[in-house]
This record gives sequence, structure tokens and C-alpha cells, in this order.
Amino acid sequence: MAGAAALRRSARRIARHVAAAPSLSRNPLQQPERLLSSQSSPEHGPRGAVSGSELALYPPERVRNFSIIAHVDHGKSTLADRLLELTGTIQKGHGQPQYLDKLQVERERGITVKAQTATMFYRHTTASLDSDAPRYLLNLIDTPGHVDFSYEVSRSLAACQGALLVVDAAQGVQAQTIANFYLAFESNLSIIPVINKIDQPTADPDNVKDQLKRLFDIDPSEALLTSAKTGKGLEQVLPAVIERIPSPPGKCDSPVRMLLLDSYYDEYKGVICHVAVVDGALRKGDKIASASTGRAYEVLDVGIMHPELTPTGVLYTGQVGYVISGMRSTKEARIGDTLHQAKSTVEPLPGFKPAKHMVFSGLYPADGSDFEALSHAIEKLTCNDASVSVTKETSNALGMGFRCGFLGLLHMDVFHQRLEQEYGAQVISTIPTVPYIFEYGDGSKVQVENPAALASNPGKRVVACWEPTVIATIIIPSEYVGPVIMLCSERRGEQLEYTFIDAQRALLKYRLPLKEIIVDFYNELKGITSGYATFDYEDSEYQQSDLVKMDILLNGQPVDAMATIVHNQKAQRVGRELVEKLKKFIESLSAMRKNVLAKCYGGDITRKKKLLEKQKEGKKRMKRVGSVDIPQEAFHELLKVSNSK
Ligand SMILES: Nc1nc2c(ncn2[C@@H]2O[C@H](COP(=O)(O)OP(=O)(O)OP(=O)(O)O)[C@@H](O)[C@H]2O)c(=O)[nH]1
Repeated sequence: MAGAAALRRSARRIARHVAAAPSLSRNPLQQPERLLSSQSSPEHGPRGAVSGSELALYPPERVRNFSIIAHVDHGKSTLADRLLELTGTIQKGHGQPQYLDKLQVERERGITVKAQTATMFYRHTTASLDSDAPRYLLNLIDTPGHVDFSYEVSRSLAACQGALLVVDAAQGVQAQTIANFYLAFESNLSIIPVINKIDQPTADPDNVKDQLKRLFDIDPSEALLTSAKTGKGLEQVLPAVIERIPSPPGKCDSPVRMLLLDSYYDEYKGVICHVAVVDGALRKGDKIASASTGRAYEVLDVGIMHPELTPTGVLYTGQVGYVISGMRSTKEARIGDTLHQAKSTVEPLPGFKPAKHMVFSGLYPADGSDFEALSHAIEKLTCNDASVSVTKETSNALGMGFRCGFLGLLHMDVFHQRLEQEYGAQVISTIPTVPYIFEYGDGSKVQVENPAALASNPGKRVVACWEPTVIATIIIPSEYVGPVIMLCSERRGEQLEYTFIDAQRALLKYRLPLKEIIVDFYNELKGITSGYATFDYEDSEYQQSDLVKMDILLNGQPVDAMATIVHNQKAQRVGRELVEKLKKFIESLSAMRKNVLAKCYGGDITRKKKLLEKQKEGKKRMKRVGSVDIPQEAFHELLKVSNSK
């Protein structure tokens, strides 16, 4: 229980960062119904054009840049929708919920993968309807909640001075609430707690207020109570943003200096960079340069996301928007780079820590002849997801392919799905692995991202190995503490903390080897806690470990794509399970090999064609290794075994 005191101590430090609530007399809640109505105006109609001279009306003191952060599914994107509607940025009932989740994969999975920015214009009125009431330019950044994408969150926060910390009124503080709170806290942001989903029958906002107080020392009176579903309480949100979040700092008279937040490739427009203008102003036609490469560019187009790209010809100090400058590839648009007025010397902005790749996997074309097509698809997709690392590799089993580094398993899965959906690529991915470090007898050390690569040093004797670890935070109802502790110790975890966040729920902190959590840990955790556990992790140091390489032989031949590195004590068990599973898959092949036309007596040629096509498809999804055909699914299924035990 030692952690409770530490949590309280850090909470006291935190209190300073939680934005103080305005006094009631200043509280604009007194006019809820008016503020709730859409604020679209002739100047800034929904999706309407915005001119540069209009943007000039928003000096830094009239700008607020804020993120919405939360545990997954606590309602960030829905809240963002409501705020966009409230300000007339999108029309009410536009028929597309979670408007800012634009990717097909985001819509299908109901998760946010990419942070998205939207600029809104808002008249802040606290008294009667006052046409002279000051107008504000608000930049809202909706961020992903899943742990794999916390890199997106930390990048987004760099453009913000404040954050709405959304907490589900029934579920309360969860693992990613804590992680995201600390990200915002460490970025010195003003934090506005928003207790959302108060319409739910099981909502218990008072309990959530207690948790916020206990964990983060947030004064209960500072929390806003909302339902993004019914609209209740939403009228408080934007006034709180204006009153509690500071305006962006920056020097209006200095040469332009901006932070490159994100970039992506558009087939028609080329590379589009999202930027936060820190100092000065940026105009179409300006010459800008990259602080990291020194290359100069001409600004061809500049504008805001309102919420689609809206050209304005200019961006002023403190504003967030986009720039198109003739960059040929997103490789030139390094995220975290400083762009500045060409021929001026400027202090580069702090930028970001580079993305850390936690999981590596080989990606191969399902049909070897599709290598060029896969190469093209990966190149295109990495233009829009720069957090994936890619190097070419060759496998004797699968031919030519790529070794890719991902931020986590979900990220890997999403990348895989996007390759299939957006580029029609059929991909086999090998068993995911984590970056191990091996030391050889001659004192040299190597980072091993592909287990098969260990074999390429046959003359070298391994004398020591290290594996990456994470610090995992798990929140569970207290009756599940026993099984969760057992699960963590089975996964070679070391307990660091055990506290209670309220009368019913416990918080456990464990150091766990990354390998032990990358697949199936979360599923198992959910399974043993009836779905109540939430889980988050941050990477930690390497620890020395007793690791061995395990090869799988088919007809006596090692299949390099199935090689894996496992803990010595688990090698036997994992090996047996892998082989049993593989056997099952290979046996099921006989069904695909059979004469599919055997039962078609005479008749319908189209039916026969269909059956043969189906069989051809099935065969296409197999890889011949030695004299054995392996279905594509086998690779996918095997990875689950190799990592789960
Ligand atoms: N009852 C109720 N449901 C809500 C409310 N706000 C959001 N939801 C629902 O909660 C679910 C998750 O909402 P999202 O807005 O996608 O949550 P999110 O935090 O953006 O999720 P990620 O992007 O995956 O992190 C959706 O089914 C919403 O319709 C609310 O105030 N009340």
C-alpha cells in the first residue's frame, strides 16, 4: 500500500495544474439554452470559407488550443461532435457520428487512431445575447484513447495549453485516464475534468469526483458534468475552455516559427503538414525552411481545418492549421520539426521524442509475385503513418518482404487492416517479437528485431540477453485482485504497487516483460475480471533474462518465419502448443486439396467455375515451405500461442 502516499504526494503537485474553476458569478452557465444553440454566423458558416482578414481578428489572447483526452470509449469523439455542432462548424445531425474519426478502420472498430484537429469559432457570452461579445478561435484536437496511440496524444498536447480530461460517470477513472492525465500534467497543461455520460442509469458522478480528488487532487467543484449523448451540461464546456485555459504564448512580431505536428500525403495536393504557429505569421508565397534538414520551400497553400481543409492564405501566432509547401514525400516532413522563415536563424522548438517501436513483425505478400505491389502499398501507407519503421528482409520460407516496427499490437493490426482495405494487399505477418538485446562472447551487442537473424551469427556464442519491460497499470474491482496477481506472476511480473482508488476498486502496478503482454494478456485479463479490468503501460528499462531461440521444423527444415524467442522456462510448453496448432492447420488442408467437383454431376458450369475459383483462392492463401503447404491463417493463429504463454 506504499503507493497510496506516493500517489497523494504527486496529486498535491498536480493540483497546481488543474485549471481553477471560475467563480459562479462569472459562470456562463446561467444562459445554457442560448449557448447550446448553434453559433454559426454569416462570417463563419458551417464549412464556410474563412478569409485571412477574418483570422487576423483572433490575436493569441482570442485563441485557445485544447485536446480532448480520456480512457478509450469514455466519449471523446462524441463530445468533439457536440462541440463542433454547438459552434456551427458542422451541422447538427450531419448523419456521421464521431465526425473526426475519418479512417475506415476507425469507423469499423469505433476507435480513434489518428489525432484530428478542428478549428471552431465561438462567441463567448456570459450575459444577454450580445452581438459585441468577444469571439474566440478554438482549436480542438481529438486524440486516440488506446495505449498504442499515446504517441499521438503526446504530440497533440504539444500544440495545446489545456486539455479536457473526459471520464465516464459510470466507469470512473480507468488506466488510460491516469496515463493521459500524466501526459497532460507533464506538458504543463491546464486540465478541465469532464465527467461524461451522466445520463447512464449507473452514473455516479460523486464517486468519480472522489476518485479525481484522491488520485489527482482535483477539487470536485472543478468537474463539469455532461452527457455528450443528450446534450446535458455541454453549455459549460466552451466557456470553461476560454476561462480556464491560457491563450498560446508567442511573439507576434518575430519571424515565423512553427511546430510540425503531423503530415500526410494527399494524392491531389501532395504533402499536407499540420502545424502550430508559435511565433509570427505564415502567408501564402512565404519562403520557409526546415530546421532539421535546412531545405527551403515556398508556401503554396495555408489554412485551417474547419473541419475540412479551408484555405485562408495566412495563419497567425498561436493558430493551428495546415501548410502545403511542395514537399515531395512525407519523409521531408519530419514530425516534431521546426519550420521557420527561410534565411532566418531560429531556435528550434523542443520537438518530440521519436516514436518507440515496441513490436516488430515481418510482412510478406501472400502471393510472392505481389512483392512490388506490397512494397508500393507499404510506402504509401507509411506516408500517412510515419510511426511505422520499415526495412526489407528475406525469408527462406516466405520470400521477399519487410520487417516493420509498430507502437504496439493494435497499431500492427490496424496497419495490416489498412494495407488490405485501402490498398487491396494480401499480407502474411510473422510472429510478432519485441526488440531483444543479445551479447556475444566477443563483447559485441546487437538488437534483435527478427529472431531468424540470430542464426546469421552461427560463429558467435550468446553470453547474455536482455528483454524490454513495461510498467503496467491495472485497475480492477477489488474482488478480482487475487486472479490478476496470479496472472501477472505467471507472466513473470514484479509487483510495484497495490492501492485502492475507492471503496470498490484497486490499482495494481507491475513491471512486466513486454513480450508477455503483447498478445492476449489484455484478453486474458478481461476474461478473468468479467471485462472490468482496464490496463495501460509505459515502456521501461531492459532486464537481463534467460532467453532462447526456438525454431519450428517442417519435414526437418527450420521455417525461419516461425522462429521465435522465448523464456527458457516456457520454451517446452510454447513449443508443444505451437506444433499442435500447426499440425491442426496443416491437416485441415486436405479439405482444400480434395476434388471440389466430385459431387457436381453434369450441369451448371457457373457453379463449377465458382467452386474452382474458391479452391484457387484457398490455395493462393497458402505458402509452400519445403514440401508442406501452410495456410496464411496458420501464421496468424500461431502468433497467438507463441505469445500467450
Ligand atoms: N450514454 C451515453 N453514451 C455516450 C455518451 N458519450 C458517448 N457515448 C457513447 O460511448 C461510446 C464511445 O464513444 P466515443 O465518442 O467513440 O468514445 P471515444 O472516447 O472517442 O473512444 P476512442 O476514440 O476509441 O478512444 C459510443 O457508443 C458513444 O455513442 C454519453 O454522454 N452518454
